[in-house]
Amino acid sequence: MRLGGRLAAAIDILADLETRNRTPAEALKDWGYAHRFAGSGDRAAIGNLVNDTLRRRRSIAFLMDGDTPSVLAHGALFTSWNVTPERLARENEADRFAPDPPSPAVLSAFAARRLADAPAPVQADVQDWLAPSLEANFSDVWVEEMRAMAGRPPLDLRVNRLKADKAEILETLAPSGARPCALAPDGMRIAAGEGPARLPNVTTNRAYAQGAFEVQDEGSQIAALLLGAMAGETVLDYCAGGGGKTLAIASAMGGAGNIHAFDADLRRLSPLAERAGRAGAQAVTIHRQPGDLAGLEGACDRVLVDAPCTGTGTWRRRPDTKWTLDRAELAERVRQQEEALSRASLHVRAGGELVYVTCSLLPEENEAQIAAFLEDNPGFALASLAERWAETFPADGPKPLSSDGHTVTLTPASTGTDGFFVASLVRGS
Ligand SMILES: C[S@@+](CC[C@H](N)C(=O)[O-])C[C@H]1O[C@@H](n2cnc3c(N)ncnc32)[C@H](O)[C@@H]1O
Repeated sequence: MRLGGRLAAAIDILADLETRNRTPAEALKDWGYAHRFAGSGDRAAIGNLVNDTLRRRRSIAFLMDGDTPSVLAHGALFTSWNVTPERLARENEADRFAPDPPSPAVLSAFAARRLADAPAPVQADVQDWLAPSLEANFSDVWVEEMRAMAGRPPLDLRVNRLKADKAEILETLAPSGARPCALAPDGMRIAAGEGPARLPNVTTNRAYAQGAFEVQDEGSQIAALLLGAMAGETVLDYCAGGGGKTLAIASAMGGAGNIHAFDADLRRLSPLAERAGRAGAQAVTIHRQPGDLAGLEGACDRVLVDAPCTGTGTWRRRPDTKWTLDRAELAERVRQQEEALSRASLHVRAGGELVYVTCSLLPEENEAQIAAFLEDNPGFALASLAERWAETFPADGPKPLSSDGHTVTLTPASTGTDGFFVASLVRGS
């Protein structure tokens, strides 16, 4: 397919997303089934254009003075793909699959408008109601932070120490462009690429099937390491989900100790047994019912609460959720976090540690959540993660943010990762 056909496909998918309640990945998959002539390069390019449009939807609408799927997708080509209106017109001239060009009014708006003249939430590509929370978190750099959150994410991988050696896996994946991550010691990164660039499907690699590496954002790897789990300890991963962090913890503990994985949602937990088997993570015990944890009350050296959250830190990967998030969802997540923290805290031994993680950058889910927990649980105190950071990550690497010098905030702009918040709470002895 030529650029015009790919652009037309992206417009169809964006229109479909406006009328039906589903994810871009689902819409792209359906489009692929209905257009079997399209190759994997076409599907990747169309997916890139759909997601690039969603990432910068609001700033593009301002620059183009319009927000139809066609105007937005054209705007994404002009702003994110370095395709000028003149070049597109030339390329589409003889392409019968190309969509109609934008109107002269749209093109003249694009020629005349400057993003610096737009209100801050438009420059930041976020909904208005979120601006005060983001500004409270990042003060005068909040727009810059959100601009970085509107970029494309890389593909990050984590070498499984239980099965493999990083240097060997790096060599195996070098043809795919894998390089060591800047911070996570077992992390490897494949850069996002530009325009139609396609990321390799590393999960078809034999080393992946053998459990030598996992796909995991570097921020998630860092959050798991900030738990500080050591060989021989008893650890509870209370919101284990599919086990991304459980397996990172197992790798960090080198197979020595006990890792208990629990999740309130059995469906989410279901891939973990197979994944743990592939990773050789024998220290992992999966608990499917809350009652199974009874014997662990007050018995764990460390408890991780990787809490359900709005996912504002992962907007690069799920840009559609940036526009659907509302106050009711935020309130529901805050309630779930409170419940998970409160229940999980019962399992921390005296002198043990409760580590709270979200992939959100909203203070309501982070600093305010921790403050409320500490008020209700005077037996716990906030500990600083600064020393653990210095011991775990290279001194010359990117620096995280911190609102209080104790907690850690990761962002695309500061650490080059997804957005994460990590706080450590120690139980008095
Ligand atoms: C951010 S996800 C976990 C991701 C996972 N740790 C990983 O690294 O792949 C949050 C999880 O918390 C679970 N959850 C929500 N409320 C819970 C509760 N009260 N107790 C335990 N798990 C809960 C959800 O089912 C969801 O799987």
